Amino acid sequence: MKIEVKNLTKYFGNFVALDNINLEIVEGELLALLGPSGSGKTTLLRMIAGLETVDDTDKGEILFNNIDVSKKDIGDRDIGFVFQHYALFKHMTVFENIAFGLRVKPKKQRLSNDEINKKVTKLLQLIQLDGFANRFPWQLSGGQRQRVALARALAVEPKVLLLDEPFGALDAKVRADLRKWLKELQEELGITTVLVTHDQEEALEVADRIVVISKGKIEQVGTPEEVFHNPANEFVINFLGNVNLFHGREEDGRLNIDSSLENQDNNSKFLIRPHELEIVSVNDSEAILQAKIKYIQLAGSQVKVELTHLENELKTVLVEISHYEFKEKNIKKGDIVGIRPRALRTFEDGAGI
Ligand SMILES: Nc1ncnc2c1ncn2[C@@H]1O[C@H](COP(=O)(O)OP(=O)(O)OP(=O)(O)O)[C@@H](O)[C@H]1O
Repeated sequence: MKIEVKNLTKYFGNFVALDNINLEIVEGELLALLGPSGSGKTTLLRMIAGLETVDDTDKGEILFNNIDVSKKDIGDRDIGFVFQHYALFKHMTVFENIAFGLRVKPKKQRLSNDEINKKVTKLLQLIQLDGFANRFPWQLSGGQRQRVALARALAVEPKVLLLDEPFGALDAKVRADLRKWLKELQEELGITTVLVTHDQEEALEVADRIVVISKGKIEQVGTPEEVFHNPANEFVINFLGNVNLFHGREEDGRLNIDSSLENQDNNSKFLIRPHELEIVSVNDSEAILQAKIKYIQLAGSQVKVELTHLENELKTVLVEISHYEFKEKNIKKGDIVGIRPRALRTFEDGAGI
């Protein structure tokens, strides 16, 4: 199913929750709506679902395969929905939870008991919970419950799958496992999927494309690689990870730091990610500033080094290097070193990254 959102503006009273959203969701893709709390992600998802309507005071339309569904009820949109909080029926077994949508279908469309049994058994295999059919939700872990919720949504063979922070309530390790699993499952089924998340890592890892939203507006739409490596603006680069802000001027591909340019135009603003900085010797001719090493965090896949500017102790710089490079350079807390950017790029609006 292809979904198009055209010129969509949603008001809650005088408050503009969505501001002229234009978006095309391609058949079979996994699209992540990523943004901070209150940016409008859930509102957009609920409008696609039909849980929130396009009222007379609102503007725009939502099309499913070129047909306007703006006024259609959730029941007529052929969607499956999974929320953050497990919405399983407590008094029903795993099997009955998954079978629920099939059993409540009108008699004419309803499958026979045999067919329902076959279908639920297949879904249990798909979510890797065969053998759990007769358990009750309280006998499952959080991750297992969310897999059952997903199977329940898939049972009625929806054309679109809408996921609102489905792993939000789970711990980091379970989340990481489940998102890998979801990605594989979604690719296998080829079902058009929209995932709401405020977790950058989650969006970068599972999505085919990411829509970055802030204050009801789309800031950028692109593949994970595009939004991470070619952010459209300052909001996107800041939202997608740590970033260092420097002020200065670029001359012959080299950045000359000049803190007197703070509060000036965007041309003096350079945003550089921690992994795009290098630690060099204090008198390296390509160093853009001198700094003192304040803190070294060795745990994790990269070594995180926090430094303070030598000229202004209140200013910190974050650098991420590999463990190999860290050992090779033999740096320690308290060392005075130079900082050199590995590359310089500029935004369309003038700010450099
Ligand atoms: N029914 C409503 N009535 C009034 N305001 C609403 C309603 N629903 C949402 N809002 C407001 O619209 C804005 C967007 O909310 P929304 O839930 O879409 O944000 P979100 O990006 O999903 O945030 P979160 O990550 O915190 O869930 C918020 O400021 C919220 O307070």
